[in-house]
Amino acid sequence: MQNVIPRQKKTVQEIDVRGKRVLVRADFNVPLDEEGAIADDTRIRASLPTINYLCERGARVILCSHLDRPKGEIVERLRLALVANRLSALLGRPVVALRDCIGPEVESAVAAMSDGDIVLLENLRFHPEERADDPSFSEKLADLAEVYVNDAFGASHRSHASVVGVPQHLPAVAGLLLEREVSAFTRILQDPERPFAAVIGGAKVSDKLGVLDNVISRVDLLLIGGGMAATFLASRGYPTGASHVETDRLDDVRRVEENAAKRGVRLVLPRDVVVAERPETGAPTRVVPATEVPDGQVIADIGPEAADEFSRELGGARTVVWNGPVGVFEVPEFAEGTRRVAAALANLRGTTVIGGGSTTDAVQRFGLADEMTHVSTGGGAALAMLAGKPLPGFEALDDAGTP
Ligand SMILES: Nc1ncnc2c1ncn2[C@@H]1O[C@H](COP(=O)(O)OP(=O)(O)OP(=O)(O)O)[C@@H](O)[C@H]1O
Ligand SMILES: O=C(O)[C@H](O)COP(=O)(O)O
Repeated sequence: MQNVIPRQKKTVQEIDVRGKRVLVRADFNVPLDEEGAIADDTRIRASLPTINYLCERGARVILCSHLDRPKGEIVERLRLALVANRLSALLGRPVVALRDCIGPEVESAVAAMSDGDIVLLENLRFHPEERADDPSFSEKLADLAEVYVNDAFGASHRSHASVVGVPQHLPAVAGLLLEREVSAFTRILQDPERPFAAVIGGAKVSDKLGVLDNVISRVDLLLIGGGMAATFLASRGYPTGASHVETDRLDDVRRVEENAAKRGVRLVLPRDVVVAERPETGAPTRVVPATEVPDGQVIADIGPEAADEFSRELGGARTVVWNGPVGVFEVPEFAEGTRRVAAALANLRGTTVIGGGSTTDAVQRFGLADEMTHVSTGGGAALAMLAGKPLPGFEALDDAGTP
């Protein structure tokens, strides 16, 4: 198979793994519900192709991941045994959960593995050395294996020990998920079929400035929604009621607008918006022109005319990247704009790439994830790619062609 990764990193398909101990960094950072059960196993499912690939070729698979943000100490409800159980059910193979990620017990469990066996190390963030990228911790993890595979796209923007430290000690290659994610983003950013449109929403401009600056130099059309629309509207001098305007970002927003004008990029703001006193369930709502947001009201969604316009504009695109819901989609009263954008992308005959945790969540809630070309498993990592930043975890891997 052709290596589709730009900058040509070596992939798991280019190495011999039979009989070898292979340490796979996965991103099993799944959301948990109030009872501590897995609320969404998308990230676990996304790791299956690489794990199956390795097992079928007789590797001894040593999986590792973080879960949530324990501060370098054991938190019982964040043990990875629950991930091991789900993974085992999905794979139809045993997955042995270990009680630590380094140390003598782990070493003997790994030494006892046979070809095709799978173990899952304990939550890496129970050790403070993981986030500190501690060299001796990396070495101990690396000592468990003969090959390192990074399949944790969602964590590859983190310079943590298991992401950037371990690959310094072992032959280090990309897993199938990492390869697919990096290719999807790189392909649309470097060589999109045109017209190329971006929909950028979400709560705040400040979270997305890097993305706005990067996409403006690549797209033909930029549609702005979400809470950040208020800052754009304020920068054009319109009243925004009680919406959160990032006054320290007005100059940045003007720069984005100027760049769009300079490059001939059409930047479209919602022409009408749904407003309420608070973006909460049961709050009385009104649709108003985006230029006339009343005092005391916040913008909580794009309005129906804006949704029509966004859908029409997106219908003419051949490539669309979407990051950030265009309204408070978690509340049914303010979900319609986001649902309309998702539907427009689902109907598109072209390439659609969805990046960002909430955006992915929205597309899944509307049952439209399967209609998209690529739905990313990454939050911060997807933002980094869209902002054109290198992913440290990807850069740390061996270049393709190296022996
Ligand atoms: N008009 C609005 N006012 C306030 N918040 C909004 C508005 N529109 C959308 N949001 C909120 O923005 C949040 C998502 O924005 P964010 O930028 O974090 O998306 P993402 O990049 O897809 O997700 P993540 O950061 O989880 O990876 C949602 O919780 C949504 O409710
Ligand atoms: O959920 C994510 O985006 C990744 O798993 C990274 O998690 P972190 O933001 O806690 O590093």
